[in-house]
Amino acid sequence: MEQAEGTVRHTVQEKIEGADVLRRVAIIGLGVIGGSLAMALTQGQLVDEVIGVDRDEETRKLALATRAAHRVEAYAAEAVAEADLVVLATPVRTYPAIIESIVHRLKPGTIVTDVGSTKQWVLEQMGRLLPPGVRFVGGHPMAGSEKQGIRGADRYLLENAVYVLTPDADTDAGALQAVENLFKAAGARVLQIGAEEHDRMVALVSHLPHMMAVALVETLSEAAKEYPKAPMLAAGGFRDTTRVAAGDPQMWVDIACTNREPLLHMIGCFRNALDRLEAQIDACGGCGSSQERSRASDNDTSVEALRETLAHAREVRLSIPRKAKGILPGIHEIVVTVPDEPGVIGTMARLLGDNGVNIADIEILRVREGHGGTIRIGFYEAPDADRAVEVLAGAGIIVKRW
Ligand SMILES: NC(=O)c1ccc[n+]([C@@H]2O[C@H](COP(=O)([O-])OP(=O)(O)OC[C@H]3O[C@@H](n4cnc5c(N)ncnc54)[C@H](O)[C@@H]3O)[C@@H](O)[C@H]2O)c1
Ligand SMILES: O=C(O)C(=O)C[C@]1(C(=O)O)C=C[C@@H](O)C=C1
Repeated sequence: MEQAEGTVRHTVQEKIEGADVLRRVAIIGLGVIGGSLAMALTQGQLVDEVIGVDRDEETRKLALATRAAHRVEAYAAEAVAEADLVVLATPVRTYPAIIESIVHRLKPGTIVTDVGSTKQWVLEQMGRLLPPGVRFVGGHPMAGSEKQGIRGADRYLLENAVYVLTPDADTDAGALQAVENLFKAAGARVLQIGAEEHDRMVALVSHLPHMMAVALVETLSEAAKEYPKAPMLAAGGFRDTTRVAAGDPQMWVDIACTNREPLLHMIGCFRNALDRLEAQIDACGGCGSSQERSRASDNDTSVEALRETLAHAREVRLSIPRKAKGILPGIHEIVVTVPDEPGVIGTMARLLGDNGVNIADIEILRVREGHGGTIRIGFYEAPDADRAVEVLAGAGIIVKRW
Protein backbone atom coordinates (compact mmCIF):
# COMPACT_ATOMS: atom_id res chain seq x y z
CA MET A 1 0.00 0.00 0.00
CA GLU A 2 1.30 3.45 -0.94
CA GLN A 3 -0.03 6.47 0.93
CA ALA A 4 -0.15 10.21 0.15
CA GLU A 5 1.27 12.52 2.78
CA GLY A 6 -0.64 15.33 4.46
CA THR A 7 -3.99 14.67 2.81
CA VAL A 8 -7.07 16.23 4.39
CA ARG A 9 -9.89 13.87 5.33
CA HIS A 10 -13.37 15.34 5.25
CA THR A 11 -16.66 14.37 3.79
CA VAL A 12 -19.11 16.89 2.40
CA GLN A 13 -21.74 14.35 1.54
CA GLU A 14 -23.67 14.94 4.73
CA LYS A 15 -24.75 18.15 3.02
CA ILE A 16 -26.19 16.21 0.09
CA GLU A 17 -29.74 14.86 0.19
CA GLY A 18 -29.91 11.13 -0.43
CA ALA A 19 -29.66 7.57 0.73
CA ASP A 20 -26.24 6.08 1.50
CA VAL A 21 -23.34 8.39 2.30
CA LEU A 22 -20.30 7.17 0.39
CA ARG A 23 -17.23 7.66 2.57
CA ARG A 24 -14.66 5.36 1.00
CA VAL A 25 -14.41 4.99 -2.79
CA ALA A 26 -12.15 2.58 -4.68
CA ILE A 27 -11.48 3.58 -8.29
CA ILE A 28 -10.05 0.85 -10.51
CA GLY A 29 -8.20 2.37 -13.47
CA LEU A 30 -6.71 5.84 -12.99
CA GLY A 31 -6.68 6.99 -16.62
CA VAL A 32 -8.50 9.88 -18.27
CA ILE A 33 -11.86 9.08 -16.68
CA GLY A 34 -10.91 7.27 -13.46
CA GLY A 35 -8.12 9.79 -12.81
CA SER A 36 -10.45 12.75 -13.41
CA LEU A 37 -13.13 11.33 -11.12
CA ALA A 38 -10.51 10.52 -8.48
CA MET A 39 -9.17 14.10 -8.61
CA ALA A 40 -12.68 15.56 -8.34
CA LEU A 41 -13.47 13.40 -5.29
CA THR A 42 -10.11 13.78 -3.51
CA GLN A 43 -9.31 17.42 -4.23
CA GLY A 44 -12.96 18.42 -3.80
CA GLN A 45 -13.03 16.56 -0.45
CA LEU A 46 -16.27 14.86 -1.44
CA VAL A 47 -15.45 11.62 0.37
CA ASP A 48 -13.23 10.57 3.27
CA GLU A 49 -10.93 8.34 1.25
CA VAL A 50 -10.22 7.58 -2.40
CA ILE A 51 -8.25 4.39 -2.98
CA GLY A 52 -6.85 4.37 -6.50
CA VAL A 53 -6.02 1.11 -8.24
CA ASP A 54 -3.92 0.87 -11.37
CA ARG A 55 -1.70 -1.87 -12.74
CA ASP A 56 0.76 0.74 -13.99
CA GLU A 57 3.33 1.82 -11.38
CA GLU A 58 4.01 5.26 -12.86
CA THR A 59 0.28 5.97 -12.89
CA ARG A 60 0.05 5.11 -9.21
CA LYS A 61 2.95 7.47 -8.42
CA LEU A 62 1.36 10.25 -10.47
CA ALA A 63 -1.98 9.67 -8.74
CA LEU A 64 -0.39 10.35 -5.37
CA ALA A 65 1.67 13.27 -6.67
CA THR A 66 -1.39 14.98 -8.20
CA ARG A 67 -3.62 14.22 -5.19
CA ALA A 68 -5.89 12.05 -7.29
CA ALA A 69 -6.03 9.46 -4.51
CA HIS A 70 -5.32 9.25 -0.79
CA ARG A 71 -3.69 5.88 -1.32
CA VAL A 72 -2.99 3.58 -4.23
CA GLU A 73 -2.86 -0.16 -4.82
CA ALA A 74 -1.61 -2.32 -7.67
CA TYR A 75 -4.31 -4.95 -7.15
CA ALA A 76 -8.03 -4.25 -6.96
CA ALA A 77 -8.62 -6.93 -4.32
CA GLU A 78 -6.45 -4.89 -1.89
CA ALA A 79 -8.68 -1.84 -2.30
CA VAL A 80 -12.31 -2.92 -2.31
CA ALA A 81 -12.88 -4.66 1.03
CA GLU A 82 -13.59 -1.45 2.98
CA ALA A 83 -15.06 0.52 0.09
CA ASP A 84 -18.65 1.79 0.09
CA LEU A 85 -18.37 2.37 -3.66
CA VAL A 86 -16.23 0.60 -6.25
CA VAL A 87 -15.83 2.37 -9.61
CA LEU A 88 -14.69 0.38 -12.65
CA ALA A 89 -12.78 2.75 -14.97
CA THR A 90 -10.82 0.45 -17.29
CA PRO A 91 -11.73 -0.62 -20.88
CA VAL A 92 -15.10 -2.41 -20.67
CA ARG A 93 -13.95 -5.90 -21.68
CA THR A 94 -11.53 -5.95 -18.71
CA TYR A 95 -14.47 -5.76 -16.26
CA PRO A 96 -15.30 -9.50 -15.96
CA ALA A 97 -11.73 -10.45 -14.98
CA ILE A 98 -11.54 -7.56 -12.51
CA ILE A 99 -14.87 -8.54 -10.89
CA GLU A 100 -13.73 -12.17 -10.67
CA SER A 101 -10.59 -11.01 -8.84
CA ILE A 102 -12.49 -8.91 -6.27
CA VAL A 103 -15.83 -10.61 -5.82
CA HIS A 104 -14.74 -12.51 -2.70
CA ARG A 105 -13.68 -9.20 -1.06
CA LEU A 106 -16.88 -7.24 -1.68
CA LYS A 107 -18.95 -6.83 1.48
CA PRO A 108 -22.77 -7.04 1.26
CA GLY A 109 -24.23 -3.61 0.53
CA THR A 110 -21.21 -2.39 -1.46
CA ILE A 111 -22.19 -0.37 -4.48
CA VAL A 112 -20.39 -1.05 -7.77
CA THR A 113 -20.59 1.39 -10.66
CA ASP A 114 -18.67 1.77 -13.91
CA VAL A 115 -17.82 4.54 -16.38
CA GLY A 116 -17.83 2.37 -19.51
CA SER A 117 -18.95 3.71 -22.88
CA THR A 118 -21.39 0.82 -23.48
CA LYS A 119 -24.01 -0.26 -21.02
CA GLN A 120 -26.19 -3.25 -21.98
CA TRP A 121 -23.29 -5.70 -22.22
CA VAL A 122 -21.87 -4.40 -18.93
CA LEU A 123 -25.25 -4.79 -17.21
CA GLU A 124 -25.44 -8.41 -18.39
CA GLN A 125 -21.92 -9.17 -17.14
CA MET A 126 -22.61 -7.62 -13.74
CA GLY A 127 -25.88 -9.55 -13.42
CA ARG A 128 -23.90 -12.73 -14.07
CA LEU A 129 -20.88 -11.99 -11.87
CA LEU A 130 -21.95 -9.96 -8.84
CA PRO A 131 -23.41 -11.80 -5.82
CA PRO A 132 -26.80 -10.82 -4.38
CA GLY A 133 -26.36 -7.96 -1.92
CA VAL A 134 -23.74 -6.16 -4.01
CA ARG A 135 -25.60 -3.34 -5.75
CA PHE A 136 -24.72 -2.33 -9.33
CA VAL A 137 -25.48 1.02 -10.99
CA GLY A 138 -24.28 1.43 -14.60
CA GLY A 139 -22.84 4.82 -15.53
CA HIS A 140 -21.27 6.72 -18.41
CA PRO A 141 -19.89 10.25 -18.26
CA MET A 142 -20.43 12.02 -21.61
CA ALA A 143 -17.06 13.75 -21.46
CA GLY A 144 -13.60 12.57 -22.30
CA SER A 145 -10.66 12.98 -24.55
CA GLU A 146 -8.58 11.26 -27.21
CA LYS A 147 -5.70 11.28 -24.70
CA GLN A 148 -4.77 8.25 -22.65
CA GLY A 149 -3.82 7.69 -19.04
CA ILE A 150 -3.65 9.87 -15.98
CA ARG A 151 -1.75 12.58 -17.88
CA GLY A 152 -5.01 13.22 -19.75
CA ALA A 153 -7.03 13.44 -16.52
CA ASP A 154 -8.50 16.72 -15.37
CA ARG A 155 -10.11 17.53 -12.03
CA TYR A 156 -12.86 19.46 -13.80
CA LEU A 157 -13.57 17.02 -16.65
CA LEU A 158 -16.98 16.22 -15.17
CA GLU A 159 -17.92 19.84 -14.59
CA ASN A 160 -21.24 20.41 -16.37
CA ALA A 161 -20.85 17.12 -18.25
CA VAL A 162 -23.91 14.95 -18.76
CA TYR A 163 -23.46 11.76 -16.70
CA VAL A 164 -25.79 8.96 -17.78
CA LEU A 165 -26.92 6.38 -15.21
CA THR A 166 -28.67 3.31 -16.62
CA PRO A 167 -30.86 1.77 -13.90
CA ASP A 168 -33.12 -1.18 -14.65
CA ALA A 169 -35.90 -2.88 -12.70
CA ASP A 170 -33.35 -4.61 -10.41
CA THR A 171 -31.41 -1.47 -9.50
CA ASP A 172 -31.43 -0.62 -5.79
CA ALA A 173 -33.03 2.81 -5.29
CA GLY A 174 -30.71 3.78 -2.42
CA ALA A 175 -27.61 2.89 -4.44
CA LEU A 176 -28.88 4.82 -7.45
CA GLN A 177 -29.54 7.89 -5.32
CA ALA A 178 -26.14 7.68 -3.61
CA VAL A 179 -24.27 7.44 -6.93
CA GLU A 180 -26.34 10.26 -8.42
CA ASN A 181 -25.59 12.48 -5.40
CA LEU A 182 -21.88 11.81 -5.63
CA PHE A 183 -21.57 12.59 -9.33
CA LYS A 184 -23.70 15.70 -8.96
CA ALA A 185 -21.38 16.84 -6.14
CA ALA A 186 -18.49 16.24 -8.56
CA GLY A 187 -20.08 18.76 -10.96
CA ALA A 188 -21.88 16.47 -13.42
CA ARG A 189 -25.49 16.66 -14.63
CA VAL A 190 -27.03 13.25 -14.11
CA LEU A 191 -29.54 11.75 -16.55
CA GLN A 192 -31.22 8.35 -16.15
CA ILE A 193 -31.70 6.40 -19.39
CA GLY A 194 -32.26 2.68 -20.02
CA ALA A 195 -29.13 0.79 -21.07
CA GLU A 196 -30.43 -0.26 -24.50
CA GLU A 197 -31.60 3.22 -25.39
CA HIS A 198 -28.30 4.64 -24.14
CA ASP A 199 -26.35 2.23 -26.37
CA ARG A 200 -28.36 3.16 -29.47
CA MET A 201 -27.89 6.88 -28.82
CA VAL A 202 -24.15 6.72 -28.14
CA ALA A 203 -23.72 4.54 -31.21
CA LEU A 204 -25.03 7.59 -33.09
CA VAL A 205 -23.34 10.50 -31.30
CA SER A 206 -20.07 8.93 -30.17
CA HIS A 207 -19.22 5.56 -31.72
CA LEU A 208 -20.21 6.38 -35.33
CA PRO A 209 -18.24 9.69 -35.28
CA HIS A 210 -15.22 7.78 -34.03
CA MET A 211 -15.43 5.22 -36.83
CA MET A 212 -15.99 7.99 -39.41
CA ALA A 213 -12.86 9.77 -38.13
CA VAL A 214 -10.93 6.51 -38.46
CA ALA A 215 -12.25 6.03 -42.02
CA LEU A 216 -11.24 9.59 -42.95
CA VAL A 217 -7.72 9.12 -41.60
CA GLU A 218 -7.44 5.77 -43.41
CA THR A 219 -8.59 7.48 -46.62
CA LEU A 220 -5.92 10.15 -46.19
CA SER A 221 -3.28 7.56 -45.44
CA GLU A 222 -4.13 5.61 -48.62
CA ALA A 223 -4.44 8.70 -50.87
CA ALA A 224 -1.22 10.18 -49.47
CA LYS A 225 0.66 7.46 -51.39
CA GLU A 226 -0.36 9.39 -54.51
CA TYR A 227 -0.36 12.85 -52.88
CA PRO A 228 2.40 12.76 -50.26
CA LYS A 229 1.98 16.49 -49.47
CA ALA A 230 -1.74 16.10 -48.65
CA PRO A 231 -1.21 15.76 -44.85
CA MET A 232 0.61 19.12 -44.91
CA LEU A 233 -2.51 20.73 -46.32
CA ALA A 234 -4.77 19.35 -43.59
CA ALA A 235 -6.08 22.45 -41.82
CA GLY A 236 -9.02 22.90 -39.43
CA GLY A 237 -11.51 20.85 -41.45
CA PHE A 238 -9.55 17.62 -41.37
CA ARG A 239 -8.20 18.18 -37.87
CA ASP A 240 -11.62 19.00 -36.37
CA THR A 241 -13.29 15.99 -37.94
CA THR A 242 -10.55 13.49 -37.04
CA ARG A 243 -9.29 14.48 -33.54
CA VAL A 244 -10.91 11.45 -31.91
CA ALA A 245 -9.14 9.00 -34.25
CA ALA A 246 -6.09 9.46 -31.98
CA GLY A 247 -7.99 7.64 -29.18
CA ASP A 248 -6.88 4.40 -27.55
CA PRO A 249 -7.37 1.44 -29.97
CA GLN A 250 -8.07 -1.01 -27.11
CA MET A 251 -10.81 1.14 -25.63
CA TRP A 252 -12.46 1.47 -29.05
CA VAL A 253 -12.17 -2.24 -29.88
CA ASP A 254 -13.99 -2.91 -26.62
CA ILE A 255 -16.67 -0.35 -27.50
CA ALA A 256 -17.17 -1.79 -31.01
CA CYS A 257 -17.37 -5.37 -29.72
CA THR A 258 -19.83 -4.57 -26.94
CA ASN A 259 -22.09 -2.28 -28.99
CA ARG A 260 -21.81 -4.11 -32.30
CA GLU A 261 -25.45 -4.15 -33.49
CA PRO A 262 -26.31 -0.48 -32.74
CA LEU A 263 -22.99 0.64 -34.24
CA LEU A 264 -23.47 -1.42 -37.41
CA HIS A 265 -26.98 0.02 -37.73
CA MET A 266 -25.65 3.60 -37.47
CA ILE A 267 -22.85 2.87 -39.95
CA GLY A 268 -25.61 1.71 -42.36
CA CYS A 269 -27.55 4.97 -41.80
CA PHE A 270 -24.37 6.96 -42.40
CA ARG A 271 -23.61 4.99 -45.57
CA ASN A 272 -27.12 5.84 -46.85
CA ALA A 273 -26.58 9.54 -46.12
CA LEU A 274 -23.20 9.45 -47.88
CA ASP A 275 -24.77 7.62 -50.87
CA ARG A 276 -27.49 10.29 -51.12
CA LEU A 277 -24.86 13.02 -51.01
CA GLU A 278 -22.79 11.23 -53.64
CA ALA A 279 -25.84 10.96 -55.92
CA GLN A 280 -26.64 14.65 -55.47
CA ILE A 281 -23.06 15.71 -56.25
CA ASP A 282 -23.03 13.38 -59.26
CA ALA A 283 -26.33 14.82 -60.57
CA CYS A 284 -24.89 18.35 -60.49
CA GLY A 285 -22.64 17.50 -63.44
CA GLY A 286 -19.40 19.35 -64.05
CA CYS A 287 -19.45 23.16 -64.17
CA GLY A 288 -18.17 24.63 -67.44
CA SER A 289 -15.43 27.22 -67.34
CA SER A 290 -17.63 30.11 -68.50
CA GLN A 291 -19.57 32.25 -66.02
CA GLU A 292 -22.82 31.44 -67.84
CA ARG A 293 -22.36 27.72 -67.31
CA SER A 294 -21.74 28.31 -63.55
CA ARG A 295 -24.84 30.50 -63.21
CA ALA A 296 -26.98 28.08 -65.19
CA SER A 297 -25.92 25.16 -63.02
CA ASP A 298 -26.64 27.25 -59.89
CA ASN A 299 -30.31 27.32 -60.89
CA ASP A 300 -30.38 23.66 -61.73
CA THR A 301 -32.77 21.52 -59.66
CA SER A 302 -29.89 19.12 -58.97
CA VAL A 303 -27.75 21.90 -57.57
CA GLU A 304 -30.76 23.06 -55.55
CA ALA A 305 -31.16 19.58 -54.05
CA LEU A 306 -27.52 19.55 -52.97
CA ARG A 307 -27.81 23.08 -51.58
CA GLU A 308 -30.87 22.03 -49.56
CA THR A 309 -29.02 19.10 -48.01
CA LEU A 310 -26.06 21.31 -47.09
CA ALA A 311 -28.35 24.05 -45.73
CA HIS A 312 -30.30 21.52 -43.64
CA ALA A 313 -27.09 20.08 -42.18
CA ARG A 314 -25.83 23.60 -41.44
CA GLU A 315 -29.06 24.46 -39.60
CA VAL A 316 -28.95 21.28 -37.51
CA ARG A 317 -25.24 21.72 -36.68
CA LEU A 318 -25.73 25.38 -35.66
CA SER A 319 -28.56 24.36 -33.32
CA ILE A 320 -26.12 22.24 -31.26
CA PRO A 321 -24.78 24.53 -28.50
CA ARG A 322 -21.15 25.57 -28.97
CA LYS A 323 -18.65 24.32 -26.43
CA ALA A 324 -21.32 22.68 -24.29
CA LYS A 325 -20.69 19.15 -23.05
CA GLY A 326 -23.59 16.88 -23.91
CA ILE A 327 -27.02 18.46 -24.02
CA LEU A 328 -26.36 21.52 -21.90
CA PRO A 329 -27.08 25.14 -22.66
CA GLY A 330 -24.21 26.85 -24.48
CA ILE A 331 -21.62 29.20 -23.13
CA HIS A 332 -21.70 32.83 -24.31
CA GLU A 333 -18.47 33.69 -25.99
CA ILE A 334 -16.34 36.65 -26.96
CA VAL A 335 -13.03 36.70 -28.85
CA VAL A 336 -10.33 39.22 -28.02
CA THR A 337 -7.28 40.10 -30.11
CA VAL A 338 -4.34 41.02 -27.92
CA PRO A 339 -0.60 41.66 -28.26
CA ASP A 340 1.70 38.76 -27.30
CA GLU A 341 2.88 40.33 -24.02
CA PRO A 342 3.50 38.82 -20.58
CA GLY A 343 0.55 39.28 -18.22
CA VAL A 344 -2.03 40.10 -20.89
CA ILE A 345 -4.43 37.33 -19.79
CA GLY A 346 -4.03 38.34 -16.14
CA THR A 347 -4.81 41.96 -17.00
CA MET A 348 -8.05 40.97 -18.75
CA ALA A 349 -9.06 38.60 -15.94
CA ARG A 350 -8.47 41.36 -13.37
CA LEU A 351 -10.45 43.89 -15.41
CA LEU A 352 -13.38 41.49 -15.66
CA GLY A 353 -13.15 40.43 -12.01
CA ASP A 354 -13.07 44.07 -10.84
CA ASN A 355 -16.28 44.59 -12.79
CA GLY A 356 -18.01 41.55 -11.28
CA VAL A 357 -17.82 39.41 -14.45
CA ASN A 358 -17.09 35.72 -13.90
CA ILE A 359 -15.12 33.83 -16.58
CA ALA A 360 -16.49 30.33 -17.30
CA ASP A 361 -13.96 29.23 -19.90
CA ILE A 362 -10.86 30.62 -21.61
CA GLU A 363 -8.90 29.29 -24.60
CA ILE A 364 -6.00 30.61 -26.65
CA LEU A 365 -7.11 30.20 -30.27
CA ARG A 366 -4.12 31.37 -32.30
CA VAL A 367 -0.78 33.05 -31.61
CA ARG A 368 1.94 34.63 -33.69
CA GLU A 369 4.90 34.57 -31.30
CA GLY A 370 6.14 38.01 -30.24
CA HIS A 371 3.28 39.63 -32.16
CA GLY A 372 -0.23 38.82 -30.97
CA GLY A 373 -3.03 36.31 -30.72
CA THR A 374 -6.73 35.65 -30.35
CA ILE A 375 -8.29 34.38 -27.13
CA ARG A 376 -11.79 33.00 -26.68
CA ILE A 377 -13.47 33.79 -23.35
CA GLY A 378 -16.74 32.09 -22.33
CA PHE A 379 -19.39 33.20 -19.83
CA TYR A 380 -22.37 31.35 -18.38
CA GLU A 381 -24.78 34.26 -18.83
CA ALA A 382 -25.34 36.47 -21.90
CA PRO A 383 -25.34 39.72 -19.83
CA ASP A 384 -21.86 38.79 -18.53
CA ALA A 385 -20.62 38.46 -22.11
CA ASP A 386 -22.18 41.85 -22.97
CA ARG A 387 -20.59 43.46 -19.92
CA ALA A 388 -17.21 41.88 -20.79
CA VAL A 389 -17.34 43.42 -24.26
CA GLU A 390 -18.03 46.83 -22.69
CA VAL A 391 -15.25 46.52 -20.10
CA LEU A 392 -12.58 45.15 -22.43
CA ALA A 393 -13.42 47.44 -25.36
CA GLY A 394 -13.41 50.34 -22.85
CA ALA A 395 -9.83 49.37 -21.97
CA GLY A 396 -8.84 49.55 -25.65
CA ILE A 397 -8.86 45.77 -26.30
CA ILE A 398 -10.16 44.57 -29.68
CA VAL A 399 -13.14 42.38 -28.88
CA LYS A 400 -15.90 40.69 -30.84
CA ARG A 401 -19.00 38.93 -29.54
CA TRP A 402 -19.73 35.53 -31.15
N1 LIG B 1 -11.71 8.41 -22.88
C1 LIG B 1 -12.95 8.81 -23.00
O1 LIG B 1 -13.22 9.78 -23.72
C2 LIG B 1 -14.05 8.11 -22.26
C3 LIG B 1 -15.22 8.81 -21.99
C4 LIG B 1 -16.24 8.17 -21.26
C5 LIG B 1 -16.06 6.86 -20.83
N2 LIG B 1 -14.90 6.21 -21.14
C6 LIG B 1 -14.76 4.84 -20.63
O2 LIG B 1 -13.92 4.92 -19.49
C7 LIG B 1 -13.14 3.74 -19.35
C8 LIG B 1 -11.68 4.12 -19.20
O3 LIG B 1 -11.28 4.87 -20.30
P1 LIG B 1 -10.06 5.91 -20.19
O4 LIG B 1 -10.12 6.75 -21.41
O5 LIG B 1 -10.03 6.52 -18.85
O6 LIG B 1 -8.84 4.90 -20.35
P2 LIG B 1 -7.30 5.16 -20.07
O7 LIG B 1 -6.54 4.30 -21.01
O8 LIG B 1 -6.99 6.62 -20.02
O9 LIG B 1 -7.11 4.60 -18.58
C9 LIG B 1 -7.30 3.27 -18.22
C10 LIG B 1 -6.43 3.01 -16.99
O10 LIG B 1 -6.75 1.72 -16.51
C11 LIG B 1 -5.56 1.01 -16.21
N3 LIG B 1 -5.87 -0.40 -16.37
C12 LIG B 1 -6.22 -1.05 -17.51
N4 LIG B 1 -6.54 -2.32 -17.22
C13 LIG B 1 -6.40 -2.48 -15.89
C14 LIG B 1 -6.61 -3.56 -14.99
N5 LIG B 1 -7.00 -4.74 -15.43
N6 LIG B 1 -6.37 -3.34 -13.67
C15 LIG B 1 -5.95 -2.14 -13.22
N7 LIG B 1 -5.76 -1.07 -14.02
C16 LIG B 1 -5.98 -1.25 -15.34
C17 LIG B 1 -4.53 1.54 -17.18
O11 LIG B 1 -3.20 1.38 -16.69
C18 LIG B 1 -4.94 3.02 -17.29
O12 LIG B 1 -4.27 3.82 -16.33
C19 LIG B 1 -13.46 2.87 -20.58
O13 LIG B 1 -14.36 1.88 -20.20
C20 LIG B 1 -14.09 3.83 -21.55
O14 LIG B 1 -15.01 3.19 -22.39
C21 LIG B 1 -13.88 6.79 -21.81
O1 LIG C 1 -13.03 13.12 -27.00
C1 LIG C 1 -14.01 13.65 -26.46
O2 LIG C 1 -14.14 14.88 -26.46
C2 LIG C 1 -15.06 12.85 -25.83
O3 LIG C 1 -15.90 13.41 -25.16
C3 LIG C 1 -14.99 11.41 -26.04
C4 LIG C 1 -16.26 10.61 -26.09
C5 LIG C 1 -17.18 11.10 -27.23
O4 LIG C 1 -17.30 10.42 -28.22
O5 LIG C 1 -17.80 12.14 -27.10
C6 LIG C 1 -15.78 9.25 -26.36
C7 LIG C 1 -16.25 8.15 -25.76
C8 LIG C 1 -17.06 8.26 -24.59
O6 LIG C 1 -17.65 7.17 -24.13
C9 LIG C 1 -17.56 9.55 -24.24
C10 LIG C 1 -17.06 10.65 -24.83
